[in-house]
Amino acid sequence: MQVEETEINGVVGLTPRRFADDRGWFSETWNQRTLKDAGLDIEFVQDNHSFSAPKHTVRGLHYQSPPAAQGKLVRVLRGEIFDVAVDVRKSSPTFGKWVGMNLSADNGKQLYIPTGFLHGFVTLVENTEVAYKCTDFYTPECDGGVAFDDPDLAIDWGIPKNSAVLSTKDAAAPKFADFNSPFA
Ligand SMILES: Cc1cn([C@H]2C[C@H](O)[C@@H](COP(=O)(O)OP(=O)(O)O[C@H]3O[C@H](C)C(=O)[C@H](O)[C@H]3O)O2)c(=O)[nH]c1=O
Repeated sequence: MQVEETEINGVVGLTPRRFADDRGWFSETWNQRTLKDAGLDIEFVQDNHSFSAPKHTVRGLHYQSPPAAQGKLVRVLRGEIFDVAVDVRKSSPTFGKWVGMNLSADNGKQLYIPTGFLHGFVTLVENTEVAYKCTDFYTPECDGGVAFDDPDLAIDWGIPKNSAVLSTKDAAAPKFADFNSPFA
């Protein structure tokens, strides 16, 4: 498995090996021992799968606060996304900074995002399916969000202005300036 550090400590790209033959390919998309050998000793408890029909669907920026903070291992089953993590660990030297990575069914890349981050993605093609493993259970009372297009975060989503397809919740998400991070 290839491990790709990013500019933010703790957020890493992972590309599992694909064994190709005349039929196609095989890949271990998640192996707890392989991740532990790569220094990622993580216990996942929930798998999520979302389907986004429109191109430029944005899901995020979301987090769950402690005691239900979630680490996520994100991958794309169909289509392509630009996956974004924003560091909101108050003690982090990269607090408020973001990193993004193109994940697609073709490149097989995954992004590991530890607890203490806002997470969101934009789909780059129609009918995109995203699957991600979480380190804690869905806990609505701990669920929170920040506006994906917040000017202080200044995330470059790579899509035309006003083209994002959002949920009602995400369209009304608070600004980063009004966000009080629950992460140390
Ligand atoms: C996240 C989640 C949602 N739900 C229910 C709650 C809603 O009735 C429905 C849709 O939820 P939501 O609109 O929050 O789904 P997304 O906009 O895809 O949210 C996700 O998007 C970004 C990318 C994330 O990283 C989070 O995992 C998550 O916030 O599924 C559940 O039953 N369990 C869950 O774990």
